[in-house]
This record gives sequence, structure tokens and C-alpha cells, in this order.
Amino acid sequence: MNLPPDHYFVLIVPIGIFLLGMALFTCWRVLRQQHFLPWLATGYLLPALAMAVQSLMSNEQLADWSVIAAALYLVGGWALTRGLAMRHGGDVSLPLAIVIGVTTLALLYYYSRVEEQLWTRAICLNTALALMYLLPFRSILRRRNPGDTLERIVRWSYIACVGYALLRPLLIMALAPDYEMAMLTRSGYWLLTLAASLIFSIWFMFILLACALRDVMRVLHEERNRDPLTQLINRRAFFESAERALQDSNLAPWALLACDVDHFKQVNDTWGHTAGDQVLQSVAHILTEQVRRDDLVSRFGGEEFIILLNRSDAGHARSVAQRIQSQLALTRFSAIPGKVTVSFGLTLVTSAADLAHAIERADISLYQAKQSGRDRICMLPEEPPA
Ligand SMILES: Nc1nc2c(ncn2[C@@H]2O[C@H](COP(=O)(O)OP(=O)(O)OP(=O)(O)O)[C@@H](O)[C@H]2O)c(=O)[nH]1
Repeated sequence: MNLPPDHYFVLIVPIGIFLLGMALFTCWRVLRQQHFLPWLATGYLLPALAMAVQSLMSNEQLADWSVIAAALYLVGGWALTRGLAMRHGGDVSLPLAIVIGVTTLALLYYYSRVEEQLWTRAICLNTALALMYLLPFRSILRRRNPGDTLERIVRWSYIACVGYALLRPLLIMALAPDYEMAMLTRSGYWLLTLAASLIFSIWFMFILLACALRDVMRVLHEERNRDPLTQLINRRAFFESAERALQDSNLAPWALLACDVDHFKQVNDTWGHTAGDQVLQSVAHILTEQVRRDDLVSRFGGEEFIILLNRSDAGHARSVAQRIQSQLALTRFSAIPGKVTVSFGLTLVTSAADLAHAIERADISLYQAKQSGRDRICMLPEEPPA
């Protein structure tokens, strides 16, 4: 290829996009959970390859290679849109993508081999890519409320990208008559196309990686704080949330319930561990249903649950515990034939500093409830002043 040395400079853009694709691919290898990332990576790598090869070609060579280069762009575009749709829990129609792809390749073949028309080829390819980018439109925009700021940025960036893709064929149509040049890939038009591709590629990669990282952090946070069996918060998360709640005077006074399933060992021994697990899940569900949204229900371990009730005195806490008992009495468990009962230890909590002691008091009361026959609510006669 007989190109001036400075022309190789334009390779910076495809090489940059290729590296972004590799970065997406590496992120997928590291994070593993984000299955849309390899599709996005392919959507960067293939067009970067086509762009690099085209940047070094003369107009005649462009005509010879137009179908292959277009195939790389189209498959890349499809992979990109598939990745975006997957990211939003949807998919893109493969038959539609094939129709767009095959029609475009046939047109490109015609306008390169039968009737050589450079600009018509550019219009065809850009129109096809714009249509391809429209495929995940419904998946991305179907949610009325896109969630947090990052999701809104993804949505608007996608709309901008589709807008630009739709505008490009029109721009070419407007420019083409006055813009015949001997060498397309050395034109201002080509540089502008490269620059726009690079800007969109960097921007999209930046926000999509931010989303992927945010999603992974969310999963890690959930795994750190939640009990996988019941989906209730665990002991660690309970202490963190309870300390925050106990420092908020708007939520005072507070009551604490220690709740333990009665004769749970028998459930396991008679009906098996899986049945025991299902009972724990049902109990957890009932506990959550019977408290308010800002109360805390946690699984402290085994078959013991701790509940922190905000804006609650002993009377209110007792009525919550009774509601739970009544609900349990009405519940038919699919895993076991009989009924399940629970015992409660009740105490009041005066402050964050009192939390550990309150749990001890509730445990002592719970022990008393167990000793005095189970299926009851006990409270120590001497509670700290509210
Ligand atoms: N299925 C299941 N069982 C669990 C889990 N965690 C702890 N257990 C069982 O819970 C049972 C607790 O038994 P115990 O502490 O003797 O208490 P209990 O039989 O409920 O008796 P009381 O509390 O005195 O009424 C043990 O058999 C544990 O193996 C779990 O995640 N799933």
C-alpha cells in the first residue's frame, strides 16, 4: 500500500476501539457474571478490524473488500445490540438481523462489482447499521422508570447513538454530490467518522463498565448482608442497620423480639433437612409480612430470628408477636404435615449502646419462654427505663 507515513496515524482510532473491546472482554473474564460483556466486546473488535483495514485502502481496494468489511461491521453491530439487549433483560430478533445483513451485503455486492458507486455503498451500510442499532430499542426503553442515574445515562446515550446512526446516511446523502474524492479514507469525512466512532465507543464502554461494576458491587453487597436461605439480613447487616436506626430519634421507642422455632430439630429429624429449610423460609416470610417496612427482621443463625421494631413499646411488640403466632397457626406447610410454633423473648431497647445487652435480655426471655412450655412471649420483669 502506497500511503504517506502520516496516514498510518488514522490507525490510532481502530486500534483504540480494538483495545476497548479487549478491555470489555477482559472485564468479562474477571467478573464472569456479566454475560453481555463478550457480546459488547465483539461489537467493538469486529468493526475495529474492518475500520483498520479500510483505513489503509484506496477506493478501488475498498470496492473489492466492501462486502467482507461490511460483514464485519454488521456482525459487530448485531453483537453490540445483542449485548445491549441482554444487559436490559431482553433479546434482539435474529431473523430480522439476518434480513438486514443479507439485503445489505447483496446491495453492497451490486454497488461494488456491477455498478461501482462508493457513496451509495456508504449510505447502504450506514442505513443497515442504524437499523441494526434500532433492534434492541424496545428492550432498552420498555421500562418507564429506568432506575438510577447510571441507567438513565445508558438510555440517553443509546438514544443519542441511534440518532447519530440514523442521521449519518442522511448526511452522506447531503454531502455526497459535492464530496467526490479520489481517496475516501484520506478525506475529512473519513476522519470525522473515525472520531465520532471513537467518542461513542469510549463513552459507551465507560458507562457500561460502570454499570457492570455497580451490578457486581450490588451482588457482593447482597451476598455479604443477606442470608441466602431466607433472604433476610444476617447478623452483621442487622447490627449495622440497627445501630443506624437506634441513632435516629424519630424512630424511638424501640422494642426487640428474639424469635425461635420450637422443636425445630424434630422437623429436621422427621421430615428431612430440605423440609426444615422450607419451614425456615416460610417463617421468615411471615415475620417480614407482619412488621412494617422500616422494621428490621434478621436471621441470627440456625432457627433464631431477631426483630427490631421502631416506634414500638412493649404492648405493640407483643401484639406483633401474637400476630405472627396467629399467622403461623393458620399456615399449612407444604413440606410438613403439622403446625409450627415459635417462642419469643421481648425487650425494650433504649439506645445503640444498649443493643448488645438488649439482645442478651431478649435471649434470656426467650429461654424462659422455652422453659415454660414454648409457643409464648416472655419479657423480663425488670426492663431498663424507656
Ligand atoms: N433445615 C435446617 N436446619 C437448621 C439450619 N440451621 C440450623 N438447623 C437445625 O436447627 C436445629 C436446632 O435445634 P435445637 O437448637 O436443638 O432447637 P429445637 O429443636 O428447635 O428445640 P427448641 O429450640 O428448644 O424448641 C438443629 O437440628 C440444627 O441442625 C438450617 O439452615 N436449615
